[in-house]
Amino acid sequence: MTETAVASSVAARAVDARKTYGEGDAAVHALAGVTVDFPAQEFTAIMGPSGSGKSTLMQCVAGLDRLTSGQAFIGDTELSTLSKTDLTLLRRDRLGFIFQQYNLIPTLTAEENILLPLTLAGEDPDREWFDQIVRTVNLTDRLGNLPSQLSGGQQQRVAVARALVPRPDIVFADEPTGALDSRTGIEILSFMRRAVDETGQTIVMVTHDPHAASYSNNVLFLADGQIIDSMADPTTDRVLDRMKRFEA
Ligand SMILES: Nc1ncnc2c1ncn2[C@@H]1O[C@H](COP(=O)(O)OP(=O)(O)OP(=O)(O)O)[C@@H](O)[C@H]1O
Repeated sequence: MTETAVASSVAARAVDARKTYGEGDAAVHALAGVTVDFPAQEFTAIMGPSGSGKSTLMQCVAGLDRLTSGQAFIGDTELSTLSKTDLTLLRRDRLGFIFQQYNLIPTLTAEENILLPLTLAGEDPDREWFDQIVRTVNLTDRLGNLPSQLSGGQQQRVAVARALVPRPDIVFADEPTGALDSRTGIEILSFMRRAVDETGQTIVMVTHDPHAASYSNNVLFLADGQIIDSMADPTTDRVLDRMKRFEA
């Protein structure tokens, strides 16, 4: 019983995850043995210096890249056991993605972009949920616009809505506010926070920004491909302070 309860509260995990690029003297150990649980219905931030392995960890746990050794799980599914096709289907059906570059389809309207994951999966949208998300990200009167007719902040709001509308098990976000001005960034982060608090969404976000990290429940700090620390209930100041100590 207890084991089941524990297992079901973990949305994703890595176990002794290693990723090596290149060979011999040229080998880079982007992940050097990472073991971590990403709790369901929580917002986890991954921080660390440039090159510390943040994106690699996210990409391997999200099934966008394969580990050299160790295991990555989405729920109870170990990703290395899946064929390429099953991995693609798992990403499509169970995961949502938000990247720094919005990756919208230029020839589709905002509404069509938001609904694309469901369209590809041949599923009908839950209209009430769609409307609620579109209202929350303040896009109701922009749904007919093409990406080129939207500001950067609006485009990222489309990308956030696209990630959340299918109610994925986990949303993976890589520097989601990196290209936005700080006010728009705060809007996006507040919305992500609300998605966790109000709808039980699970979010894993890579960021360099201590303020962005302060929206999370827990920050993981990476250095040289390993998790060297974590911080629950972070504030911007505490994260900044922790970062300064790494650099010292
Ligand atoms: N495809 C690749 N081929 C070779 N080396 C790679 C590749 N991808 C990443 N690396 C190396 O792996 C290490 C970790 O990279 P990663 O992108 O995960 O770091 P990061 O913490 O996300 O960095 P940043 O904050 O700069 O985006 C780096 O040393 C990087 O140069």
